[in-house]
Amino acid sequence: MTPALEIRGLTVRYGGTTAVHDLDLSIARGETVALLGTNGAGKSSTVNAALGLFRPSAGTVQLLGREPLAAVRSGGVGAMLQHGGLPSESRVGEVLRLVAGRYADPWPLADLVTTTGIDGLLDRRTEQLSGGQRQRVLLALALAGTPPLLVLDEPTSAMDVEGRQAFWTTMRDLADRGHTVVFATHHLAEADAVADRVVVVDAGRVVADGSSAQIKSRIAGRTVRFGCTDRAGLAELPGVTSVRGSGDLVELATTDAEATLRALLTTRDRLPDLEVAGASLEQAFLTLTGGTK
Ligand SMILES: Nc1ncnc2c1ncn2[C@@H]1O[C@H](COP(=O)(O)OP(=O)(O)OP(=O)(O)O)[C@@H](O)[C@H]1O
Repeated sequence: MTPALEIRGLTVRYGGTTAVHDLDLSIARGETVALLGTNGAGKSSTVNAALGLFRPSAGTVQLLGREPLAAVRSGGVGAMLQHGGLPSESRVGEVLRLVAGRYADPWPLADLVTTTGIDGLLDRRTEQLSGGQRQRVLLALALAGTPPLLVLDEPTSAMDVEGRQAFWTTMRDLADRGHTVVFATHHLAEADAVADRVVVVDAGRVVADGSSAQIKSRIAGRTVRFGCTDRAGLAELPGVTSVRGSGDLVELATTDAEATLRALLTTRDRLPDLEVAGASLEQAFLTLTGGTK
Protein backbone atom coordinates (compact mmCIF):
# COMPACT_ATOMS: atom_id res chain seq x y z
CA MET A 1 0.00 0.00 0.00
CA THR A 2 1.30 3.49 -0.79
CA PRO A 3 2.33 5.50 2.28
CA ALA A 4 -0.13 7.98 3.79
CA LEU A 5 2.49 10.72 3.40
CA GLU A 6 5.68 10.63 1.37
CA ILE A 7 7.94 13.70 1.40
CA ARG A 8 11.16 13.63 -0.66
CA GLY A 9 13.82 16.35 -0.64
CA LEU A 10 11.46 19.04 0.63
CA THR A 11 13.04 22.49 0.75
CA VAL A 12 11.03 25.58 1.70
CA ARG A 13 12.57 29.04 1.38
CA TYR A 14 11.01 32.37 2.27
CA GLY A 15 13.24 34.97 0.62
CA GLY A 16 16.63 34.50 2.27
CA THR A 17 15.33 32.16 5.01
CA THR A 18 15.49 28.42 4.43
CA ALA A 19 12.81 27.00 6.72
CA VAL A 20 13.02 23.37 5.56
CA HIS A 21 16.21 21.75 4.19
CA ASP A 22 16.00 18.74 1.91
CA LEU A 23 13.64 16.89 4.26
CA ASP A 24 12.57 13.28 3.68
CA LEU A 25 9.70 11.75 5.60
CA SER A 26 7.59 8.68 4.91
CA ILE A 27 4.56 7.91 7.06
CA ALA A 28 2.80 4.57 6.69
CA ARG A 29 -0.97 4.21 6.83
CA GLY A 30 -2.29 3.81 10.34
CA GLU A 31 0.67 5.50 12.05
CA THR A 32 0.24 8.25 14.64
CA VAL A 33 3.20 10.57 14.21
CA ALA A 34 4.19 13.64 16.23
CA LEU A 35 6.30 16.30 14.54
CA LEU A 36 8.16 17.83 17.42
CA GLY A 37 10.26 20.98 17.28
CA THR A 38 10.94 24.33 18.86
CA ASN A 39 9.47 27.61 17.57
CA GLY A 40 10.63 28.20 14.03
CA ALA A 41 11.91 24.62 13.57
CA GLY A 42 9.99 24.28 10.31
CA LYS A 43 6.99 22.18 11.38
CA SER A 44 4.27 24.43 9.93
CA SER A 45 6.25 24.96 6.74
CA THR A 46 6.52 21.18 6.33
CA VAL A 47 2.83 20.63 7.10
CA ASN A 48 1.65 23.45 4.82
CA ALA A 49 3.85 22.31 1.94
CA ALA A 50 2.68 18.72 2.48
CA LEU A 51 -0.92 19.89 2.13
CA GLY A 52 -0.12 21.66 -1.13
CA LEU A 53 -0.86 25.11 0.31
CA PHE A 54 2.15 26.46 -1.59
CA ARG A 55 4.68 25.16 -4.03
CA PRO A 56 7.92 24.23 -2.23
CA SER A 57 11.27 25.53 -3.46
CA ALA A 58 12.29 21.90 -4.11
CA GLY A 59 11.07 18.39 -3.45
CA THR A 60 7.94 16.32 -3.90
CA VAL A 61 5.01 15.37 -1.70
CA GLN A 62 2.49 12.58 -2.13
CA LEU A 63 -0.52 12.13 0.10
CA LEU A 64 -2.18 8.71 -0.13
CA GLY A 65 -0.26 8.19 -3.37
CA ARG A 66 -1.56 11.38 -5.02
CA GLU A 67 -0.56 14.99 -5.51
CA PRO A 68 -1.45 16.98 -2.35
CA LEU A 69 -4.24 19.10 -3.82
CA ALA A 70 -5.86 16.11 -5.55
CA ALA A 71 -5.73 14.13 -2.29
CA VAL A 72 -7.21 17.03 -0.30
CA ARG A 73 -9.96 17.68 -2.87
CA SER A 74 -10.92 14.00 -2.93
CA GLY A 75 -11.70 14.20 0.81
CA GLY A 76 -8.86 11.83 1.70
CA VAL A 77 -7.15 14.36 3.95
CA GLY A 78 -8.55 16.30 6.89
CA ALA A 79 -6.43 19.24 8.03
CA MET A 80 -6.42 21.52 11.03
CA LEU A 81 -4.05 24.42 10.53
CA GLN A 82 -2.52 26.80 13.04
CA HIS A 83 -4.33 29.80 11.57
CA GLY A 84 -7.37 27.96 10.26
CA GLY A 85 -10.39 30.21 9.92
CA LEU A 86 -14.13 29.78 10.26
CA PRO A 87 -16.60 31.77 8.15
CA SER A 88 -17.93 34.70 10.17
CA GLU A 89 -21.61 35.50 10.75
CA SER A 90 -22.48 31.81 10.53
CA ARG A 91 -23.63 29.29 13.07
CA VAL A 92 -21.45 26.29 13.82
CA GLY A 93 -24.16 23.79 12.78
CA GLU A 94 -24.66 25.52 9.41
CA VAL A 95 -20.95 25.45 8.61
CA LEU A 96 -20.67 21.83 9.65
CA ARG A 97 -23.66 20.74 7.52
CA LEU A 98 -22.36 22.71 4.54
CA VAL A 99 -18.92 21.10 4.72
CA ALA A 100 -20.28 17.59 5.43
CA GLY A 101 -22.59 17.95 2.40
CA ARG A 102 -19.53 18.18 0.10
CA TYR A 103 -18.40 14.66 0.94
CA ALA A 104 -19.60 11.36 -0.47
CA ASP A 105 -19.09 9.62 2.87
CA PRO A 106 -19.59 12.23 5.58
CA TRP A 107 -19.11 11.37 9.25
CA PRO A 108 -22.66 11.06 10.70
CA LEU A 109 -23.33 14.48 12.22
CA ALA A 110 -24.60 13.37 15.64
CA ASP A 111 -21.57 11.13 16.16
CA LEU A 112 -19.18 13.82 14.89
CA VAL A 113 -20.64 16.29 17.38
CA THR A 114 -20.19 13.87 20.28
CA THR A 115 -16.75 12.71 19.16
CA THR A 116 -15.39 16.25 18.98
CA GLY A 117 -17.20 17.46 22.09
CA ILE A 118 -19.10 20.29 20.43
CA ASP A 119 -22.54 19.43 21.81
CA GLY A 120 -24.22 22.67 22.71
CA LEU A 121 -22.20 24.73 20.21
CA LEU A 122 -24.21 24.07 17.03
CA ASP A 123 -26.38 27.18 17.40
CA ARG A 124 -23.43 29.34 18.46
CA ARG A 125 -22.15 31.99 16.05
CA THR A 126 -18.58 31.26 14.97
CA GLU A 127 -17.24 34.59 16.28
CA GLN A 128 -18.65 33.80 19.75
CA LEU A 129 -16.48 30.70 20.27
CA SER A 130 -13.62 30.58 22.75
CA GLY A 131 -10.16 29.57 21.44
CA GLY A 132 -10.57 25.97 22.64
CA GLN A 133 -14.14 25.71 21.29
CA ARG A 134 -12.91 27.01 17.93
CA GLN A 135 -10.27 24.31 17.83
CA ARG A 136 -12.89 21.63 18.49
CA VAL A 137 -15.09 22.99 15.70
CA LEU A 138 -12.07 23.06 13.37
CA LEU A 139 -11.40 19.43 14.29
CA ALA A 140 -15.03 18.53 13.51
CA LEU A 141 -14.63 20.19 10.09
CA ALA A 142 -11.36 18.31 9.52
CA LEU A 143 -13.12 15.03 10.32
CA ALA A 144 -16.35 15.77 8.44
CA GLY A 145 -15.36 13.73 5.37
CA THR A 146 -14.15 10.72 7.44
CA PRO A 147 -10.63 11.25 6.04
CA PRO A 148 -8.16 8.37 6.24
CA LEU A 149 -5.35 10.91 6.85
CA LEU A 150 -5.48 13.71 9.41
CA VAL A 151 -2.84 16.44 9.45
CA LEU A 152 -3.00 18.71 12.50
CA ASP A 153 -0.79 21.71 13.26
CA GLU A 154 -0.63 22.33 17.02
CA PRO A 155 -4.25 21.24 17.38
CA THR A 156 -4.53 21.65 21.15
CA SER A 157 -2.70 24.95 21.63
CA ALA A 158 -5.82 26.79 22.82
CA MET A 159 -7.38 23.93 24.79
CA ASP A 160 -7.52 23.50 28.54
CA VAL A 161 -6.22 20.31 30.17
CA GLU A 162 -9.62 18.60 30.03
CA GLY A 163 -10.06 19.58 26.37
CA ARG A 164 -6.62 18.20 25.56
CA GLN A 165 -7.33 14.90 27.22
CA ALA A 166 -10.65 14.52 25.39
CA PHE A 167 -8.98 15.51 22.14
CA TRP A 168 -6.23 12.91 22.44
CA THR A 169 -8.73 10.23 23.42
CA THR A 170 -10.51 11.00 20.15
CA MET A 171 -7.22 10.81 18.25
CA ARG A 172 -6.37 7.45 19.78
CA ASP A 173 -9.83 6.14 18.84
CA LEU A 174 -9.26 7.31 15.28
CA ALA A 175 -5.84 5.67 15.18
CA ASP A 176 -7.41 2.44 16.48
CA ARG A 177 -9.89 2.63 13.60
CA GLY A 178 -6.98 2.77 11.14
CA HIS A 179 -6.79 6.52 10.45
CA THR A 180 -3.33 8.02 10.01
CA VAL A 181 -2.74 10.99 12.31
CA VAL A 182 0.16 13.40 11.82
CA PHE A 183 0.40 16.29 14.27
CA ALA A 184 2.85 19.08 14.99
CA THR A 185 3.26 19.95 18.64
CA HIS A 186 5.44 21.52 21.31
CA HIS A 187 3.81 19.32 23.95
CA LEU A 188 6.34 16.63 24.64
CA ALA A 189 4.03 14.87 27.05
CA GLU A 190 1.37 14.59 24.34
CA ALA A 191 3.83 13.27 21.82
CA ASP A 192 5.04 10.79 24.42
CA ALA A 193 1.55 9.62 25.33
CA VAL A 194 -0.18 9.65 21.95
CA ALA A 195 2.27 9.13 19.10
CA ASP A 196 3.65 5.76 18.14
CA ARG A 197 6.40 7.62 16.30
CA VAL A 198 8.11 10.93 17.07
CA VAL A 199 9.96 12.91 14.41
CA VAL A 200 12.09 15.70 15.88
CA VAL A 201 12.66 18.62 13.51
CA ASP A 202 15.32 21.24 14.16
CA ALA A 203 16.30 24.12 11.87
CA GLY A 204 14.35 22.51 9.03
CA ARG A 205 15.95 19.07 9.31
CA VAL A 206 14.91 15.77 10.86
CA VAL A 207 17.28 15.21 13.79
CA ALA A 208 15.60 12.14 15.27
CA ASP A 209 12.92 9.70 14.16
CA GLY A 210 11.61 6.76 16.17
CA SER A 211 9.35 5.74 19.03
CA SER A 212 9.56 8.04 22.02
CA ALA A 213 11.33 5.20 23.88
CA GLN A 214 13.96 5.00 21.11
CA ILE A 215 14.46 8.74 21.15
CA LYS A 216 14.79 8.77 24.91
CA SER A 217 17.32 5.95 24.69
CA ARG A 218 19.53 8.13 22.48
CA ILE A 219 20.13 10.06 25.66
CA ALA A 220 22.03 7.20 27.18
CA GLY A 221 22.25 8.69 30.62
CA ARG A 222 20.08 8.94 33.66
CA THR A 223 19.21 11.64 36.09
CA VAL A 224 20.12 11.41 39.79
CA ARG A 225 18.18 13.84 41.99
CA PHE A 226 18.47 14.48 45.68
CA GLY A 227 18.15 17.21 48.28
CA CYS A 228 21.44 19.08 48.68
CA THR A 229 22.65 22.59 49.40
CA ASP A 230 26.40 22.00 49.02
CA ARG A 231 27.21 21.32 45.40
CA ALA A 232 30.99 21.30 45.79
CA GLY A 233 32.64 18.44 43.91
CA LEU A 234 29.44 17.14 42.27
CA ALA A 235 30.56 18.00 38.73
CA GLU A 236 33.73 15.91 39.23
CA LEU A 237 31.90 12.72 40.26
CA PRO A 238 32.30 9.76 37.88
CA GLY A 239 29.80 9.80 34.99
CA VAL A 240 28.41 13.24 35.73
CA THR A 241 27.90 15.38 32.63
CA SER A 242 25.94 18.26 34.15
CA VAL A 243 24.79 19.65 37.49
CA ARG A 244 21.48 21.48 37.59
CA GLY A 245 18.66 22.09 39.97
CA SER A 246 16.98 24.78 41.95
CA GLY A 247 16.65 25.55 45.63
CA ASP A 248 17.63 22.57 47.74
CA LEU A 249 17.20 20.05 44.95
CA VAL A 250 20.12 19.07 42.73
CA GLU A 251 19.88 17.12 39.49
CA LEU A 252 22.90 15.31 38.08
CA ALA A 253 22.89 14.06 34.51
CA THR A 254 25.10 11.00 34.39
CA THR A 255 26.23 8.42 31.88
CA ASP A 256 26.86 5.91 34.70
CA ALA A 257 24.30 6.23 37.49
CA GLU A 258 25.77 3.36 39.50
CA ALA A 259 29.28 4.84 39.60
CA THR A 260 27.86 8.27 40.43
CA LEU A 261 25.81 6.86 43.29
CA ARG A 262 28.70 4.82 44.71
CA ALA A 263 30.91 7.92 44.75
CA LEU A 264 28.14 10.02 46.27
CA LEU A 265 27.60 7.52 49.06
CA THR A 266 31.29 7.56 50.01
CA THR A 267 31.31 11.34 50.38
CA ARG A 268 27.85 12.06 51.83
CA ASP A 269 26.05 10.61 54.80
CA ARG A 270 22.60 11.37 53.52
CA LEU A 271 20.95 11.69 50.12
CA PRO A 272 17.43 12.88 51.05
CA ASP A 273 14.64 12.47 48.48
CA LEU A 274 16.93 10.42 46.23
CA GLU A 275 15.52 9.58 42.81
CA VAL A 276 17.13 7.95 39.79
CA ALA A 277 15.22 8.34 36.54
CA GLY A 278 15.65 7.65 32.84
CA ALA A 279 15.82 10.56 30.45
CA SER A 280 12.48 12.23 29.78
CA LEU A 281 11.41 12.94 26.24
CA GLU A 282 11.93 16.60 27.10
CA GLN A 283 15.59 16.01 27.97
CA ALA A 284 16.07 14.00 24.80
CA PHE A 285 14.40 16.73 22.78
CA LEU A 286 16.52 19.49 24.26
CA THR A 287 19.69 17.52 23.74
CA LEU A 288 18.80 16.66 20.15
CA THR A 289 17.91 20.25 19.32
CA GLY A 290 20.94 21.73 21.05
CA GLY A 291 18.97 22.95 24.10
CA THR A 292 20.54 23.59 27.44
CA LYS A 293 19.31 20.78 29.63
N1 LIG B 1 5.60 33.39 5.52
C1 LIG B 1 6.85 33.44 5.98
N2 LIG B 1 7.72 34.38 5.53
C2 LIG B 1 8.99 34.42 5.98
N3 LIG B 1 9.51 33.55 6.87
C3 LIG B 1 8.69 32.61 7.36
C4 LIG B 1 7.31 32.50 6.93
N4 LIG B 1 6.75 31.45 7.58
C5 LIG B 1 7.72 30.93 8.37
N5 LIG B 1 8.87 31.62 8.24
C6 LIG B 1 10.16 31.32 8.90
O1 LIG B 1 10.49 29.97 8.60
C7 LIG B 1 11.02 29.30 9.75
C8 LIG B 1 10.17 28.08 10.06
O2 LIG B 1 8.87 28.53 10.47
P1 LIG B 1 7.68 27.52 10.77
O3 LIG B 1 6.45 28.33 11.01
O4 LIG B 1 7.65 26.48 9.71
O5 LIG B 1 8.19 26.84 12.13
P2 LIG B 1 7.38 26.02 13.23
O6 LIG B 1 8.25 24.88 13.62
O7 LIG B 1 6.01 25.68 12.73
O8 LIG B 1 7.30 27.08 14.39
P3 LIG B 1 6.15 27.31 15.53
O9 LIG B 1 6.27 26.17 16.45
O10 LIG B 1 6.58 28.59 16.14
O11 LIG B 1 4.83 27.40 14.82
C9 LIG B 1 11.08 30.36 10.85
O12 LIG B 1 12.37 30.90 10.84
C10 LIG B 1 10.05 31.38 10.42
O13 LIG B 1 10.39 32.66 10.90
